Amino acid sequence: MTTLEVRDLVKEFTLRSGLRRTRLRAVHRVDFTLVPGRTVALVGASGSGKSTVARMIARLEKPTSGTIAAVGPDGTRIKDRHYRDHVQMVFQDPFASLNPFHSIEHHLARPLVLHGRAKGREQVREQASQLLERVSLPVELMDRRPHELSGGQRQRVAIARALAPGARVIVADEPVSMLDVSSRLGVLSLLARLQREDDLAVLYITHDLATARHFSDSILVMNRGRIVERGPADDVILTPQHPYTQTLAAAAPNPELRGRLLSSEPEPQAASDRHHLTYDHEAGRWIDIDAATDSDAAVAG
Ligand SMILES: Nc1ncnc2c1ncn2[C@@H]1O[C@H](COP(=O)(O)OP(=O)(O)OP(=O)(O)O)[C@@H](O)[C@H]1O
Repeated sequence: MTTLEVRDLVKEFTLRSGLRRTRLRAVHRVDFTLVPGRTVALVGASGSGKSTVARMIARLEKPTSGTIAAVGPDGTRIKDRHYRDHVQMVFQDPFASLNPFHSIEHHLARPLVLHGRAKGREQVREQASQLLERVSLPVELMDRRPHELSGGQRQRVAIARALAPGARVIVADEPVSMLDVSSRLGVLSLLARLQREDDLAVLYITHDLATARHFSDSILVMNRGRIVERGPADDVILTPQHPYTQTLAAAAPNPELRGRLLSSEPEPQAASDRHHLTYDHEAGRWIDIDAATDSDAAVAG
């Protein structure tokens, strides 16, 4: 059980144009905590600073100031050299994040060995098979290369790879935005199942308010580097307080969110409350999130 504490996080970039230099504050005084068994969505328009937060958590960028600490169950901060055993990323692009020259087995074996989870060919292969099963992929995919898999299958491999070190905190940066819609909801449902099974702490970064509401417990809304609103997912989406959140919700291509915002309709009760739609831009149609299961398109899609 690991908690991730983000405190007073700031990131500034220096931009050069000819001889001129300017400072861009991409992230400004961001604070939040990820706790086991809970998903927090970080939402905001393009350029609001979401990926910069993710990249700092993944240690791909150094914060200008502030701290990011993984904290163990006994309350002590996890040492830097063990940070990646606990905190792992799933990136947006499953095509770029897997090496085309290596087999699926290699992608899973490497973190298993590097993080001391398995040794010896047999044990590694056995654990890699188990990881594939956990993400609802057939073990026969083990010897294939990434280009022989669909986008959804590749993202499942990326999730299995994130689990391989035994990570307890997963940061998923737009994990489904490059997938077709059938794979998209299956992959989000898979993340939700793994989160429940392993008591993971998850940061789900997205610009899609409908899936943020459906797949998270609470939502942080980011605008121009700052968290401008935070709270339980339903409250933030259905009764947004900050004008920026209201604008995001009003612009969402989702009749349920937009309709609720513009009308004084009472909140729906339990069952219907979980019935959400999201818009598939490529297919040009509405999709029922509740109809998706985590094994959807796992094999074919
Ligand atoms: N390496 C960098 N150098 C300079 N500016 C950067 C760098 N990385 C990000 N930025 C700037 O920081 C701001 C926040 O970018 P970021 O990618 O974090 O936003 P985002 O909310 O994740 O957007 P998107 O959803 O489009 O990925 C943007 O203005 C971006 O241009």
